[in-house]
Amino acid sequence: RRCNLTACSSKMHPMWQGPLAVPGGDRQSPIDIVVRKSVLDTELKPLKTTYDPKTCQQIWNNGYSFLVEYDDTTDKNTLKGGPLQDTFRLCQFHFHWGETNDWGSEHTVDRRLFPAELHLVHWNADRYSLFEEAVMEDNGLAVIGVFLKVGKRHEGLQKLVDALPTIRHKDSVVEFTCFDPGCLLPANTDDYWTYHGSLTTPPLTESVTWIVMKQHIEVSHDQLAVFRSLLFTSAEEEVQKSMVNNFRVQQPLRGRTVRSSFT
Ligand SMILES: O=C(O)Cc1ccc(OCc2ccccc2)cc1
Ligand SMILES: [Zn+2]
Repeated sequence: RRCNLTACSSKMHPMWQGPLAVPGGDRQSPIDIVVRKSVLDTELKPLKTTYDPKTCQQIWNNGYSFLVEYDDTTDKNTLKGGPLQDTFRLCQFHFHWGETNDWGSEHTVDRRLFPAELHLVHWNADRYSLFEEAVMEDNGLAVIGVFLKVGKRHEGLQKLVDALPTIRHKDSVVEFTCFDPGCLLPANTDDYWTYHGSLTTPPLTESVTWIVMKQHIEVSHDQLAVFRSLLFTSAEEEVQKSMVNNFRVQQPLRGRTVRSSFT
């Protein structure tokens, strides 16, 4: 069992951009976060993350992004607090990026684009027993979004970057152990925006409490260039397509309020 994007990536064109028809899609993601329209919620607590690097299992190319997957059969990797009432378990993290450093993120802040965005995907283990169940429920998932900027080299990321050439093609998997996803979080995780949205890849279900960090992390130009050396296509396909611009177009807010944990 894998908690991943496979269930849908094989059927879909990797570069769908148009908003797929989602019945009653009034809480779709990603969105532009308009800072001056976000509402301070003093009830929002600090995020509490507990991650165990030893539960890291594999890294693989699913034809849309690359996923680092964790053993989510126990409560070893949890996310609590923030806007959440329940305990959520990390099942995987992945990124979205552009073909140049000028764009690539899914969310924007006052229309500002970042070269990439990290998503740490967690599911509600208090209410559901499997990720696949939780993904269909309106309080099933909590995804932490972290913006990436190009700057100094991210030492913790390098182990992951070094593994990418071994999973260049779609559906390639390699064992990947001992990686602390906490090293990818910004120093300050108390300042974030949160809103109710959806998966940004099919099935686009409206099951996500988004928690978007205000503070970004920095990675080097060269590290990001290795992301772009991945391919959307599998080894046997004759035309190879580089894995870039794997982000969804922004979706209408439809009257939602974005709350902030800070002023
Ligand atoms: O892009 C994001 O981070 C949101 C997102 C989170 C989880 C996700 O999983 C897709 C999936 C759905 C059902 C079964 C297996 C995998 C798809 C998208
Ligand atoms: Zn994502």
